[in-house]
Amino acid sequence: MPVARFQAGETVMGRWPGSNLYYEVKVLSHSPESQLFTVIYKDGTELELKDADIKSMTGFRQGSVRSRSRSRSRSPARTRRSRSRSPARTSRRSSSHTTETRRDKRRDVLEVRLTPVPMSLVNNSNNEHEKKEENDTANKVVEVKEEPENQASGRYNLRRRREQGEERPLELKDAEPVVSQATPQQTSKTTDLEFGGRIGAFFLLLLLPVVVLALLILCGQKDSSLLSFPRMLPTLDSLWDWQVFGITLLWLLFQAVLSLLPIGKVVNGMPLKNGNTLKYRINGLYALLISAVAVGAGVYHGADLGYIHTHFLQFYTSALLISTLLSIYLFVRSRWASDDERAPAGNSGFVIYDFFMGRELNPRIKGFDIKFFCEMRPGLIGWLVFNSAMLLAEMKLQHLDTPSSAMLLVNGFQLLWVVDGLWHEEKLLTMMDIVHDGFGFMLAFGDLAWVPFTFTCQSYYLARHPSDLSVFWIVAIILLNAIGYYIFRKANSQKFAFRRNPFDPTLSHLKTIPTATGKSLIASGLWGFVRHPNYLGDVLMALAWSLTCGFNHVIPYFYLIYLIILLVHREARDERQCRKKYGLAWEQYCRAVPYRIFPGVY
Ligand SMILES: NC(=O)C1=CN([C@@H]2O[C@H](COP(=O)(O)OP(=O)(O)OC[C@H]3O[C@@H](n4cnc5c(N)ncnc54)[C@H](OP(=O)(O)O)[C@@H]3O)[C@@H](O)[C@H]2O)C=CC1
Ligand SMILES: CC(C)CCC[C@@H](C)[C@H]1CC=C2C3=C(CC[C@@]21C)[C@@]1(C)CC[C@H](O)C(C)(C)[C@@H]1CC3
Repeated sequence: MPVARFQAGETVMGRWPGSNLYYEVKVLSHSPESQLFTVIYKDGTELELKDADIKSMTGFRQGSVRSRSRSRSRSPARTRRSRSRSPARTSRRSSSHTTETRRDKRRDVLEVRLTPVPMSLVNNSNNEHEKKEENDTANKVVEVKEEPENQASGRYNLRRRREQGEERPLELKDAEPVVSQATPQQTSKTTDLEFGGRIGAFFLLLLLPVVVLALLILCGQKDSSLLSFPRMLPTLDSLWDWQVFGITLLWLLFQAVLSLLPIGKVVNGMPLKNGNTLKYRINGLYALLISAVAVGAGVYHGADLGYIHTHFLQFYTSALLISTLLSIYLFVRSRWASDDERAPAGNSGFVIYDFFMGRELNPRIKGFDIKFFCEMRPGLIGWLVFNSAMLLAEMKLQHLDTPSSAMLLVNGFQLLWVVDGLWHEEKLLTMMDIVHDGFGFMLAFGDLAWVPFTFTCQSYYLARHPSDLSVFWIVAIILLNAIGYYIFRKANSQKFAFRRNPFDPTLSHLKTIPTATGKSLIASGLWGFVRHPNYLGDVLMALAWSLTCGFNHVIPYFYLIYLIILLVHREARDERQCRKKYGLAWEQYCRAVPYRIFPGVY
């Protein structure tokens, strides 16, 4: 019979279920039958762990001493900040300090607090978490039952806590920070391939540009039915115009200059792998205002915005070429990017996949952040300029004195969406696209070509296709957009405010589920209705936009269809990351809030 590697009473490092985090634990016993060790965490949580999930203390010591002394010399404010971070983010922050050696850089040293996953939901009221009353029927939807044995996974066995009465939510715990070390999987090589892996990325690379071209061709012709797709493809000549290319370059340059203007505040982004943070200037709204004045002045002085409508295809091919060249540049320059600068998602070693996903996380030329710029500026603001051009084109083509109500609604709704995005520009810095995804073809093409040319599908369609909306439909569509916007904004703002300060008095009514990382999950209100209420709100708005075009063709519903596919896929990606990050607490949340995006859909 094999001898157990660790003896009862020994202090070792045990992996927290569902994560790569290791905590200090004491071995209580070992079962020769199941080959599992029963271990106890500092706070009294008992778990059964496999041999492979336990490491001896020796391997952790060096990092422990270094990291602790570093954390002591840190200012209290910095320490406080680090405590509210997810393990992934914390790992980036502390993994390798610029002054440390290369060898140290390769070792991810994490600082985490020892906190168990409590078995109940807690209320956020009075600035402290309280245990949820057991007979609270009003909040049944968020009630969480005790974890049945072996439910989490075959590898971990969460036992009943020995002293349930002592169970306290994690934010109030004052446990000594312990140091854990990432497992060897946490190297910079991407092993979990997304988007169908190499083959998927290859097909998307070819397919996406063609899809946009087909959409534009169908949208722009009189009969937009899918069956009337022209047999003759447009000639290369008709797709290219040097003047249009020049205007597109000028637009990009103009937006780049605006983004560099020393107006607006400068904020820190999320901590990177090496502990540094990048600075970002937040001046998107100013850029929008100045752009609006510049375009308005141009029109006043005789510039013909109708030119955009008549050359829409050529504008698209220019944007396609620029985004492809930009992706090639990004791919080449990423050869010199250090390990710290590489994106977790785009470094598989497969050229096509990495080209598509992007190898470098935040490519910058001096202080100019190319990804942040592309995400929020040329495409989003360009979209509004395109919408205005379509509005003028509609009046011209359909001989109207004023734009149709459908066109006004689309312009108004989308203006609201873009202004909202720029108003909350800073929040983008915490999103998956900035924190996790590299900047490669997907985002370069997405930001510069996909956004301005597919998000405009309703206004481009309406320019040629009259849509007579009755008062009933106008009211219904406005209501739908308002409800969607309310859900979208409230959910996003609530989450952002909660992440910034979980004890925010305005959020005290919310029920939350504490997690082992020091962060909690909101589990009531909108976040207790579905797991991604912000996605739901976005979809409702997209539906409202498409409905303005009536029911004659499916083409103006393209954005809605894209958004649903994107968000369903995004939800799955986020779900995987959260499961990894939060382990059992995430499973609790999923049981408490079973619907993903749409109520009734698991
Ligand atoms: N129109 C378009 O093309 C697109 C629009 N969007 C919109 O952008 C917005 C932001 O989307 P996105 O960044 O993808 O996703 P979310 O804003 O939904 O962010 C997901 C993250 O939120 C945190 N979280 C999840 N559940 C909870 C909870 N219950 N309580 C507290 N925190 C939670 C987790 O991060 P952590 O715990 O680490 O904080 C999770 O990783 C959405 O409104 C979406 O509709 C997005 C993509 C495309
Ligand atoms: C080419 C592909 C099929 C998909 C490309 C996807 C990208 C275009 C989008 C992925 C997520 C996005 C978001 C915004 C723009 C579009 C992309 C980049 C966003 C910044 C727009 C402004 C919003 O207010 C937002 C909520 C901040 C958006 C966040 C996601």
